[in-house]
Amino acid sequence: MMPFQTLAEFRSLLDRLPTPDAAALAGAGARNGQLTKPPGALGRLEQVALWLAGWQGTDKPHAGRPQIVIFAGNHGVTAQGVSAFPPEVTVQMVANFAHGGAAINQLAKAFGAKLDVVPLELERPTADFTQGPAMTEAEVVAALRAGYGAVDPEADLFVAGEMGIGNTTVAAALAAALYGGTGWAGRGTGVDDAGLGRKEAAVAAGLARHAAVLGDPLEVLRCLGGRELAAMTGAILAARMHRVPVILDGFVVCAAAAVLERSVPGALDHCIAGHQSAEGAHPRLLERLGKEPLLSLGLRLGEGSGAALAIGVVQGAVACHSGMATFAEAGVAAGS
Ligand SMILES: O=C(O)c1ccc[n+]([C@@H]2O[C@H](COP(=O)([O-])O)[C@@H](O)[C@H]2O)c1
Ligand SMILES: Cc1cc2nc[nH]c2cc1C
Repeated sequence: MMPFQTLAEFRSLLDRLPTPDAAALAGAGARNGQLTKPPGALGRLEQVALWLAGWQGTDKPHAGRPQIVIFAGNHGVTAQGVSAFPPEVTVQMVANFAHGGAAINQLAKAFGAKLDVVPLELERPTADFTQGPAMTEAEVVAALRAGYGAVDPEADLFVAGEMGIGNTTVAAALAAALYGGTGWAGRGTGVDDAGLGRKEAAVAAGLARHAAVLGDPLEVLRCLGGRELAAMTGAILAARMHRVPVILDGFVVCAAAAVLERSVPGALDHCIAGHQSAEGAHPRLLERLGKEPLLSLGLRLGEGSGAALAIGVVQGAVACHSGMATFAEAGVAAGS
């Protein structure tokens, strides 16, 4: 059931976020302490297994049924010359996803993830945020709802990915609006120095035009965001309400997630950072979110690709936590 019809109802969901299951967390922690390894020897894998246990509400977490959803949107701000590729590529890549030809199709297959694709009114780009609000209230609510409804409550893990020519400029505008400062624009699909200058100018123009709403994260999303970003904001909230753990992808996904974090600190406690993207400001955004990335492979693709790779790390953590013998079971002497 869709728990909101309006932006006001979406806001009120943020007041009742579920928290992790303390008993499951304690049970998993106790089990972790008995497994046949020196304490802490599996490094972050141990924290990942406990994080999963808390959100899944079991001391034996599972990761065999991950869901990846790719949200696609088009952006009026592409009129400012902010991407190395033309906007038609968004719909063309959606067709490529449908035919199984994109990187994310291969990664989803490799890690046994269900892959869904949600195109958001691609024939109707958002308005150019340097000229006016990107979306009306009805439009942003429709996108939030599309994202919220796309999450499978039965999934073990959720990954939001995106496709949208121009959306690294949109993400930079969101980051700048939510956290302040400059220098949030990066190379995206590979713009040259002049293109980077146009991105920075577009972000500055957007912030100046929408100065009145900068204190309200959901209004920031409406005025400076995009449909696929709003859908990801809705999806990440849905995952929280269903207690499905989330692996965050790159700069664009983290900007959409930041809308929740700036609305309610701790709203992303059910999320881990899958990777650090090569987009210049991603490390800075991760720092603002308080997230340490699992991987750093120089990816700058989007599509949820870095998070999809991190599913493998999470599955490794689960396999060890759930499958290893305890010292007592294996007859191995415990340390002092
Ligand atoms: O999320 C990232 O870290 C990321 C970094 C660079 C590029 N992208 C992808 O590239 C597209 C946006 O790039 P651009 O140059 O058109 O703004 C969009 O489809 C994103 O999925 C994504
Ligand atoms: C080809 C192409 C594929 C992508 N996948 C995500 N963003 C993309 C941008 C381009 C340009």
